[in-house]
Amino acid sequence: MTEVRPIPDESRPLGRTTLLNAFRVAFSGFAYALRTQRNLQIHVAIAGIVVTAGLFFGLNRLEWCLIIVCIGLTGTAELLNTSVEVLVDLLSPEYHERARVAKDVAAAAVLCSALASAVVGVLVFGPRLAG
Ligand SMILES: Nc1ncnc2c1ncn2[C@@H]1O[C@H](COP(=O)(O)OP(=O)(O)OP(=O)(O)O)[C@@H](O)[C@H]1O
Repeated sequence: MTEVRPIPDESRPLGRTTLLNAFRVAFSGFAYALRTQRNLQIHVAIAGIVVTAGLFFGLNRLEWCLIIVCIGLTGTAELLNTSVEVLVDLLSPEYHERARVAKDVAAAAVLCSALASAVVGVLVFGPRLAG
């Protein structure tokens, strides 16, 4: 007979163990995406280069805010894209038009954030590299 587990009380505030577990699963998800997604590896490498360049050029507070938001936004889009890909592969391993749209739209979200980040990068570093 299948064991029936009690449903967790979701109204209960997060205790220490639960909070730690939330971080643990999040890091595990990030590690999976980093291990399997070449695009995320490229994003992380570019983020490292941008942060190094920022330190070299001595960005001001506002510029750092923009750079950090762009890195976070692009990384988040890539992680959600990975999540959509895994879900679509699970739910629709066969070709399906709506599966295609789901994956393409998720990929478009990555493109959108990457383009916005590229524009910010040009605006922040362009004048310094030119001058
Ligand atoms: N089940 C499916 N049904 C219809 N089209 C699909 C399906 N799976 C993938 N596709 C199409 O193929 C494209 C590439 O899908 P894939 O899963 O290889 O993603 P990817 O963008 O190459 O991801 P990765 O970063 O893992 O290489 C999708 O954007 C979509 O257009």
